[in-house]
Amino acid sequence: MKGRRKADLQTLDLFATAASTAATEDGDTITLTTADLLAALERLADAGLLRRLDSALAAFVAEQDADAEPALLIATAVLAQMEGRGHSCLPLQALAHNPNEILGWPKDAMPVQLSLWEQMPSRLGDWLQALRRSPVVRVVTPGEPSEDQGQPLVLLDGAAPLLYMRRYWDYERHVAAHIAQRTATAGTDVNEPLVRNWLNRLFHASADGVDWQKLACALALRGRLSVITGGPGTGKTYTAARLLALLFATAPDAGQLRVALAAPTGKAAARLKQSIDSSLLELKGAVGQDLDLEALVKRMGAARTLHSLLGARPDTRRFAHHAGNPLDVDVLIVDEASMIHLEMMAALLQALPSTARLILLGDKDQLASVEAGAVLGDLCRDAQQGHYTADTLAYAERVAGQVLPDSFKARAAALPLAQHTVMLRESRRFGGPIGQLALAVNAGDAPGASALLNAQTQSGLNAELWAREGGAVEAVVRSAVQGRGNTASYALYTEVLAQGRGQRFAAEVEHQNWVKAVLTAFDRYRLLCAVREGDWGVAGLNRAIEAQLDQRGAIRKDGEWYMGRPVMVTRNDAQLGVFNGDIGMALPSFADPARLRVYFLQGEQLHHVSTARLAHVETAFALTVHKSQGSEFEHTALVLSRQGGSVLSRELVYTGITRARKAFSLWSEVPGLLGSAMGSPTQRSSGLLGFLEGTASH
Ligand SMILES: Nc1ncnc2c1ncn2[C@@H]1O[C@H](COP(=O)(O)OP(=O)(O)OP(=O)(O)O)[C@@H](O)[C@H]1O
Repeated sequence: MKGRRKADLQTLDLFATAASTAATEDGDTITLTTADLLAALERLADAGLLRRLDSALAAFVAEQDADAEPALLIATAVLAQMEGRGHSCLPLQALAHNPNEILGWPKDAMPVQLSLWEQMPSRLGDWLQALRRSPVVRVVTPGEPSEDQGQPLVLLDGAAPLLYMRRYWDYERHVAAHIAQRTATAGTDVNEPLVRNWLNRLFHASADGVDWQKLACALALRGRLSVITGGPGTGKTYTAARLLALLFATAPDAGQLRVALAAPTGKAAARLKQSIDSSLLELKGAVGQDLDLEALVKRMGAARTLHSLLGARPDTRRFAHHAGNPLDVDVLIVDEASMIHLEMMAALLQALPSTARLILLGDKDQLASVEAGAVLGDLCRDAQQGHYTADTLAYAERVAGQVLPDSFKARAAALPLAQHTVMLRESRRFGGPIGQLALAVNAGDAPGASALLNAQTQSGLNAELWAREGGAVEAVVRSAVQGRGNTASYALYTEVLAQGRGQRFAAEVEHQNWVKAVLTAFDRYRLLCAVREGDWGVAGLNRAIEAQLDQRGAIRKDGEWYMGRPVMVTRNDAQLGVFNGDIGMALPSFADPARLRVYFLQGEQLHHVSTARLAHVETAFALTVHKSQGSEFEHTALVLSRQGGSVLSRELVYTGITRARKAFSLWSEVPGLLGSAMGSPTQRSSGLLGFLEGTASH
């Protein structure tokens, strides 16, 4: 594939069929017609530099606007391509002046890119004119009215102009408007003495430094949105549980307060519920008879996926809950918020009554969703520095007894949103090498990360961290099946699986216990890949592990479904009760051991579905890092492939490492992939903060 693309790129003449040339002082240039440019876009799609969808969108624009200029058509195709890479808009300044930064095409595509850009305007003003002139583009200048004629593209004109597909522009401005409304503190009345008293009961006096958790609870009371970010184990759910207790203790209508818990995946939702419940019950001593925590836990019910909370309907983007049919909640806690994409955030905010409190928990440094938007990352732009206003700082001192160092004061205009955002900084779980590695990766400290990995690897097979760069993929497979030292691997799963082979369980409960044991054993270890394709990708490793287990007699792979096949669900199916990201396993059923059913562990409960009804699943010995978000494993092995390209980012490596609880292994196809991934932090273009900056105060 790679070879083919190279050959194509070297011989690719984008304008081979261009009709006319005109003499200029600099030599001949081509006067492009719409047909020439559309043909060039098709060739770019042939060479894999654009998707078919991207060139098709440009062709659609050309159909709508017979006078469309080449600059409009290329901007449209690039915008579509960027949306596919997770951006919500196209920054036109960069497109005009630094196209290679925007396009992200491989080095060998440079001649093609240059030949294309020779035909494009050299000044940003000319690009903008080409867009402004077209009837397919709605030109919006902040603060001025603009007529909506259903144009498919939106140009947000101004100092840093952005081109949007209409849908994403709508989502962004709606999200921004909801956030602005939710973070307005005017008129919020907090019963300060009561809150201060309860905060002191819920948090022990902190020995040194700022108690960010206590601060987060205090700030959350001031508006209708609270953003609590932090790395793994920094106590996000611990804090959210205290915030709930605080709300119950201080809200005038506490008896009626309706609380809901949600997360983007079923697994993350189940973890949230478990963790909130246990954190709340731990508070019994602190609250005594004053709060009935058990009743509170019962009233909250189960945590749900966002899709199920909003009422997803098959084959439509619409949800049952929206502004006209809002959710019936007063407090909504959403965990793993980094996985929420722009469209989902817009749907969530619209469905939430304006009086309800939204508490977003997540790690801003994790990978954003595959879909467009990096909403949590955008919302947390100021989280590290705080940017708290004098008013916020005075409130924090009065109510939470927290005096923040000067470095957290707002320097210039501060976003109201920043006054509702707190970053938790101390990890309670990750003090050791895994935590240190995650910190080094986040800071882009490649020498530090390498030194740590080398020192740990040399200390033996049982070390918390271990790495191998270069070598054969067979070693990855062997390690997954046998383990390194005595760290977790699939060895335990195969052992427990074997205990049930050919067994006729006397009682259903025995069968259930065995099924739970297999699922739990399987969940202790996971291989995470950067890419899907190739020997070092998900597909290749799943095949290789199946073959290896088959050869060892641990599984008998005689078809697609076999006893012990682990699968990940890839599409929500509310009717079957399974959701994107759920992991299940094909095992003999109790009633008919000759039949396989797929078992899922949902909290403590087993749920099973017939294999025939599960159409959208993939084998799950190896997963992409993206799909692993919201899960943790005792031992996580991260596999970096040289085919990773721009997928190998700092956030990908950080997310992979932070999925590991006790042991982390790194397998790199060739040396250097970790360093280059760490040097590539992801930047997603978005106008969300621009919209919010309109609300900044000085
Ligand atoms: N202030 C604290 N004092 C004592 N223990 C704490 C404190 N904060 C958190 N913990 C403990 O640290 C552990 C991790 O906390 P928690 O699960 O809330 O972190 P998290 O940020 O939600 O983690 P994750 O990223 O895995 O969701 C829990 O066992 C929790 O009880």
